[in-house]
Amino acid sequence: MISCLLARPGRSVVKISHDVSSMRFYASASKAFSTPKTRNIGIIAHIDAGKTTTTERMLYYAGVTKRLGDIDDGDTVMDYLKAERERGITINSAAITFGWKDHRLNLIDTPGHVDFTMEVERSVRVLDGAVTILDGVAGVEAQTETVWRQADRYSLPRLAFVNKLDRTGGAFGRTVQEIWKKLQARPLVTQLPCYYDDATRKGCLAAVIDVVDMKVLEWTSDDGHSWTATALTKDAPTYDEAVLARTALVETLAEMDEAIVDVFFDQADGDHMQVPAVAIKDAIRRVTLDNKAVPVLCGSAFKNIGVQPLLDAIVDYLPSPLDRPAALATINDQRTQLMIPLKENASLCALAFKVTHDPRRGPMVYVKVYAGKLAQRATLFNTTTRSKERANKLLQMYAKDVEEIPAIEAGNIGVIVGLKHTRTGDTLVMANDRQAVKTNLQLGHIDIPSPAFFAAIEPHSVSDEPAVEEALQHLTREDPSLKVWTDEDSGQRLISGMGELHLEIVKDRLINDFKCKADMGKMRISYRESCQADGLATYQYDKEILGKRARASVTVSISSNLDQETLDDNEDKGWASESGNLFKIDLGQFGNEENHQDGAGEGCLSTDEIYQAVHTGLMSGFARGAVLGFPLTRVKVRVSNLEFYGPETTAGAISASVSHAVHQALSSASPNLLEPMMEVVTEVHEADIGHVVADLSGTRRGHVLSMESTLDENRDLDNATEVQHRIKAHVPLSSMLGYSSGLRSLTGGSGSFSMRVIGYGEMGKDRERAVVNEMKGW
Ligand SMILES: Nc1nc2c(ncn2[C@@H]2O[C@H](COP(=O)(O)OP(=O)(O)OP(=O)(O)O)[C@@H](O)[C@H]2O)c(=O)[nH]1
Repeated sequence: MISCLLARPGRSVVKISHDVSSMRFYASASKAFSTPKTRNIGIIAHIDAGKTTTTERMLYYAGVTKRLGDIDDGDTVMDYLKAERERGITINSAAITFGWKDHRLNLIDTPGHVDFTMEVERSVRVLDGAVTILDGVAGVEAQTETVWRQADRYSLPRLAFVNKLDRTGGAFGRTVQEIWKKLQARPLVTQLPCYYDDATRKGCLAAVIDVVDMKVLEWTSDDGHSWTATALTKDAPTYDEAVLARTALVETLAEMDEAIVDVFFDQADGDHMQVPAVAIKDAIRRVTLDNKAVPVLCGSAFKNIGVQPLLDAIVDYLPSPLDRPAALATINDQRTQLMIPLKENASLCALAFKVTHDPRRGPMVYVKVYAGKLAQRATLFNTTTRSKERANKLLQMYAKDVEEIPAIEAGNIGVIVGLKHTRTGDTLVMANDRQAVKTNLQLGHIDIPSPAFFAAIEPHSVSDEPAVEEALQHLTREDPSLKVWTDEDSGQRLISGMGELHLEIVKDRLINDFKCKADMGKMRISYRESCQADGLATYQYDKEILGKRARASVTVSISSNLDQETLDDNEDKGWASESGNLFKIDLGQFGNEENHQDGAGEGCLSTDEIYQAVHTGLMSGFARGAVLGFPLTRVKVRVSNLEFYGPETTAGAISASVSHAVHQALSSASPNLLEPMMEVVTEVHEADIGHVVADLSGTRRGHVLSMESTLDENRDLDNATEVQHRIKAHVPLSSMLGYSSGLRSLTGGSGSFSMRVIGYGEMGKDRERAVVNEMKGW
């Protein structure tokens, strides 16, 4: 345990200026800061780690807000949706711009709950760096690992802030070890927590030691505005620990950075304490930008300790957009890859990464400009929807407040008002950029995970239907992980989402934000369907539409792919994969004259169009299983013997034939239901482990895969009760309903868990029958 006596006489105090008004940052900001002085930063972490509390402090110290927002009082700037304030959680990634030390910070506070992982994914891809907030008591929690991996995918340089060190059980050393062990990242300890040692306040967090500058940082006003940085003298009780930490920091940097080795020998005579702070900071910046290491800071956002140095570290260690690799785009329908270097005097290339609906302004599209300059009133072209759009107004966001700006430059994030059709994930270029329009330039799309739950949306009356429909359109445009469709049997409108909380929020927003008169039915699991045997069907399509006769015939064979043969196993034999299914379209006979009887197809449909029509039919066949109409997965389908007659046989007729043939083949192949299987990672104290394992493997029908303790040899025995055990299990989603409250009662509120869909498993005939009966209301 690090401790120090703060009341030491004769120390040299450096007073740091905290004039709030000088940091106020609104209208002039967008002009005053160049790209190298921009930081597009996300705050990512497990639920409740303190992301919003930390962000609120940042805004206060930067002068954006005049009072400290409090999660527990429901008055934060960042969590401004009613649903967020009521629940005390972040749902929407709020974006805010503010100034700090002559830099512009575009900050996005992301949600920590597993149901909103998509929201994190959307933000992470446009960020240049991230701050990971860790709960210093719980350490590296399960969802932190998930968001860390998301950030890994985009090679985002990161900082870690070990928060909540004011709480009993706060363990800085253990959390740093977990960064190494669980996140496989190299921690660079740049600060140490410092605790009171006197009788009345023993163990309370007093200050932070900066081991780079060798200073004690103390906060001297209740709101954390005033703070002092005092040189750490040799007689201070924490001096020796600070020397050890600085030595370790320089040694670690020397393993990764040659420049610091030169400074160490040439300027510091091989003495770790003589290495200038500025050289250490430069080395930290280099290894952080190269993703070789993660600087670690500490404090307590709630107690207003450590937030200003964290802001300094964002400026000092995280990248500007110019430090990041060029963005990757594709042209010619994703066949060719292209680099988009960040340049202002280049053709515009921007990505819409988020859409929200503002009742007054209409749709607000958040964009990151990767190249060029987006000017107000520009006529844009959306290469994803292939439509023209006009950017009526450009805004800079200060959470829910806004400032109108004339342009968004390359590397910056802003909001466009006036786009009618743009959705999350779309690429925007200038409408007069003929090359980009012609080649269909696209910045990579975001993978949307399969939805796990769905529910019926029931307007109170027929007259309420249009308003509900409009609200659903807004919601799905904002959030691509929501899907709305109509059940063919019941005619009900259904909506699916990532989890129970996700759909609960949709219901809340329909009623409270969009003022719709509607109910949401019971939440149900989004099953998948497959087959257990082989099936074969030849479908004859023969229809007269407006006096024209269209005829086609196609054969489909289907078999189960429960063994999950991969595309790699089959690719060389002409198989392709989509939505977890394998398919092969035998195009051989299309070129054969005798199959184009009566001259059909000749001059009407090209081979490409025929292939596309068959593909569309297959996808429509895959969308609806034969048991309850859930999408198909893990089937292997082959399409052959396509024949069609007469020029009246359109692509639509071919697609319909294929889709019907899939359905017929499936019906004869012993169709069955599959249920979503979850990988559940639960973290509990030692005392609760027995109940939690018994619950997972008994009542919840799970299969426990591993149990691992976060205990290590160097642990602090004082914190033994806080040692966590991590249980990994595979559990059917249907057994995980209400697990949050179940785990809370089993662990007295101390357990936490995260889960994700890992696939779909067979569920046994009895359970399948019960599900079918329930769904059909039998
Ligand atoms: N003791 C203590 N409590 C804290 C600290 N930081 C945050 N909290 C409390 O922890 C709880 C969660 O804080 P949030 O800031 O909402 O956490 P979050 O990570 O934004 O949570 P989500 O947005 O829901 O993922 C609140 O009750 C905060 O008051 C801290 O440094 N010390």
